[in-house]
Order: sequence, then structure tokens, then C-alpha cells
Amino acid sequence: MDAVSGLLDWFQASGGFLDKSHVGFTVFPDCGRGAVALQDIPEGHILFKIPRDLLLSTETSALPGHVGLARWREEKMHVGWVGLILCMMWETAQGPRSKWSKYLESLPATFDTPMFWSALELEELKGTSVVEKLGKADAEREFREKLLPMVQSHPDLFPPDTIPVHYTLEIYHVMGSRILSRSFDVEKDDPEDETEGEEAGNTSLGSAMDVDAPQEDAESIHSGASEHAGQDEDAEEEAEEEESSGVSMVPLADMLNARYGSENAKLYYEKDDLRMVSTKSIKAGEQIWNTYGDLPNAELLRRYGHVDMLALPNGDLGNPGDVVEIPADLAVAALHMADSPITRERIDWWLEQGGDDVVVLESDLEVPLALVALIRLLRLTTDEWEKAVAKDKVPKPKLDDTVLTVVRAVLEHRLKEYPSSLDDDVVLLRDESLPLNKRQAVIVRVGEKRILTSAIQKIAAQQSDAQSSRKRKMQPQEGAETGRTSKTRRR
Ligand SMILES: C[S@@+](CC[C@H](N)C(=O)[O-])C[C@H]1O[C@@H](n2cnc3c(N)ncnc32)[C@H](O)[C@@H]1O
Repeated sequence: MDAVSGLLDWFQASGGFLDKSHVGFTVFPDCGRGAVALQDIPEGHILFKIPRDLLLSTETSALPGHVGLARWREEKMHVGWVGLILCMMWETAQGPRSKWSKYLESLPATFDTPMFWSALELEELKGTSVVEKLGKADAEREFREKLLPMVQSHPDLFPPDTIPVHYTLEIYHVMGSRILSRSFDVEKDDPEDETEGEEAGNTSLGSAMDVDAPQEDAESIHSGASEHAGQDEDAEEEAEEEESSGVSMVPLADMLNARYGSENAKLYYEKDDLRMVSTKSIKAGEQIWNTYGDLPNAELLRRYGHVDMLALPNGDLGNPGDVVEIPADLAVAALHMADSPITRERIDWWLEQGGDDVVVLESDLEVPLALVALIRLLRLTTDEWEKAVAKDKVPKPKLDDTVLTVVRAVLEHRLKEYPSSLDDDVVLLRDESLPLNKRQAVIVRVGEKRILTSAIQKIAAQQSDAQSSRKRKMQPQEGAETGRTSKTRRR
């Protein structure tokens, strides 16, 4: 725990407050370092406070000022995470001269996240959405096209002999992963905002983890993190609007682990500091958990490198937050429609109307309404389609038997995207010698396949009920016959 005690000394010497009588830090066997209650903690208790100037961001690092703020923006260093990554590299290169050297030393330098997996390991994630979301190629493009030119054109700030030591692609990925797994999106301290103390600013947006508004009016907004990777031209233009300067590394707050449904502490912001506050009473000896937004295992693995395994209501082990992402294109395939200009036109219109290109099936197994609306749109006759466009109206998500049959076909197609069967994967998980990355990949697939399989079974049951009821309606009704018979008899 040397790294932690050094970090705590630095934290307190730099103006941070830690309630040492209530909060300790230790290593948990299955989640690494984390916080523990040293005595019973009531709800609403301040566990620690981080002065805003201890946050590490493009606002607090001196680097953007040294480069020149105009140049920084011209080179688009304020878009995405590349600017913060460069600040973290530069602060590390400053060694003990950096205010954050003790903090940076304490951060992990290796990760279990799929960003660092081999091609063979990534194969295990086939069928899940993890691989396409990694954005490794786009991240590396940012490194080559934005970060390196900036570094090479400022030998005063980045001496050439330090480039192979501190500004490599490998370190770039490590810094990106530190941000992905540990940053917070912190609302700027707005000098225009005249309100005092607790009324500071607006609610922050979500980054790796959320920071909430001041406790009284705390209202959490979960929004996607503006990740450094995967930004195409359009997204980049949008991102320009969305400045990334609030994305901050927050010492100590990033030492808390999280598990589905276990949150008992949360980070709030005030005008001058951020505060980790208990959101429930916590018993002595219990872990102090933050929340990462109760994410599905696919996202936990991609961002944090771990998965959640809890007892589910049906007795299985898994993550209640698991979901299956279904590309809208699968509806086209399930309807046996050709990938023609006509089909493309409808899909493009769907997207223009605000429809998503991916629909999400959750563990409640409810058929996603967006999928129903999309299927109905694709099935419109030419006349109906033209009317829908003229009225600017996407069909209502009415689920009838025909649409249900297509939904089932979509889910069956989706299930086939995984190379192995659910049963095979369940057997695989019994093998205790399975390497960690493979085990986590199998856990992700199993969670998703269980949802798909159960949803298909549920639809099959609905279809067979509907079929039986149709048969009953078509057959002469027994009651009526009996009635006639009895009438006849009576006669
Ligand atoms: C914000 S940091 C928390 C502190 C971290 N445990 C450490 O040792 O520095 C997030 C990282 O903690 C680990 N972690 C958090 N919650 C976990 C959990 N429920 N199970 C396993 N690992 C977890 C993951 O490695 C994740 O990337």
C-alpha cells in the first residue's frame, strides 16, 4: 500500500481533506484498490474533499498555456481526449516538478481492457459490440495527426530525447485508458455564476464516472462520455461545440470501485471543491462503492476491464444491467430485403427522423419499440411509404403477429452472430483454468445470449398462444355445440 500512503500524504499536504477516522484504503482481492468504512458511516457524510486545483485537466495543467491557447485550439487539442492525454504525458515528463507527480505515479500502467488484447483474444468477443467500439484505429490516427505534430513542433516543451520515453503510442493508449476508466466530467467553475457555495454551476455531464450537482438539488445526468476514439468528421465538428475541458482526473475519487446496484457514495461538486459523500449508511468493514452507471458487462469490460457477476432472479450468475445491441440492418436481413437503393432510402429516412442505427434489447425482454417501428416502416407499401414521408411520420410501434414474426427472425439472426452456442459457453465457464481475458469475454457473450434466447423463447410462447387461440376461434365452439345439442335434446 506504499503507493496509496504516498498518495494520501500528497493529497492532504496539497489541501485535500480525508476523514481518516471513517475512510481507509485497502486492496480487495477481486477489484484492486478501493475504499473501506473504518467505522459505521451515516448517509450524507463527507468522506473526502478534493480542492478543484488538485483536479488534473486541460484547465489546470500549465501545458495549454505554454503552447498558447490559440494554437491549442487551432490544432484541435480541445476536441476529444487528445489534449488531456498530452497534458498527462507532459506532466509525467516533468517528474517531481509536476504538482501531480505523486498522483500520476499511483495510477496503473497496465490494463486488462480489450484495447490491449491480442487479435486472438478479441476473436472471443465476436458477436458483442465491444470490438467495433474500441476505436483503436481512430485513436491511433489522432495520435499521429494531432498529438505527434504538436510534440514535434515544440522542442522547447517536448525535448526530442524525451519523445521516445514519454510521448509514445503505447503511453498514449495507457493515458487514454486511465481517462476511460477513471475520469470524471466536471462542470466548470463558472466565474459568471454569482451564486455562492453549494449553488455552484450546472449539473455535470457523465464521463467515465458522474459528478452530481450540489447535494440539495442533485440530479444525475447520465450521458455518453466524449471518448477520444472513433470520431468521424461530423462527430468531430459536433464535438467542437462540446468542449472536452471538463474531463478531469480526480485524485482519490478514482480509487472507488463500483458494482451493479451497490452504490453507497457519490461525487458531488461545489464551487471550490468536489466531495465524495455517502448516499446510504455504510457499516464498518464494508466497501465504499461509487457507481459507474450500472453498465452492461460489455461496456464494463471495454472501459474498465472487469465484469459484474451477481445472483440473478432466475438463479444464474450475471449482470442485471446486461443488454443486447441489435443493428437496425438486421431488420432488413430478417425481411429478406435486398440492400437496394429503395431499402437504403428508408433506412436513411429512419435515421433522419431520429431513429437509431442500433436498438437495445434489455433483460426485461420487452421487444424494443424502435425495432417494431422500424420493421413497420420497412414493410410499408410504396403508397404507404410515400404518405409517411409526406406526413413526416414514422409508423407507430404497433406489435401485431406479423411484426412479432419478423422480430423473432431478427433476434435469431442476431444470435447467429456469435460463433459458439450458449450451451458451449456455459460449459466453458466451468473450466477454472480459463485465462482471465477469455473468461471475461465468455461472461459477456453468455449474458447477451441468455437475453436473446429468453426473448426468443418468450416470443415463441406468445406465437403458440396466439395460434391456439386462432384455432379455437376457427373451430366450432364446443359450448355452442353443447348448447345446440342440449337444445336439441330438450326438444
Ligand atoms: C476507478 S478505478 C477504481 C480503483 C482501482 N481498483 C485501483 O486499484 O486503482 C476503476 C478500476 O477498478 C477496478 N474495479 C472497479 N470495480 C470493480 C469490480 N466491481 N470488480 C473488479 N474490478 C473493479 C477495475 O480495474 C477498474 O478499471
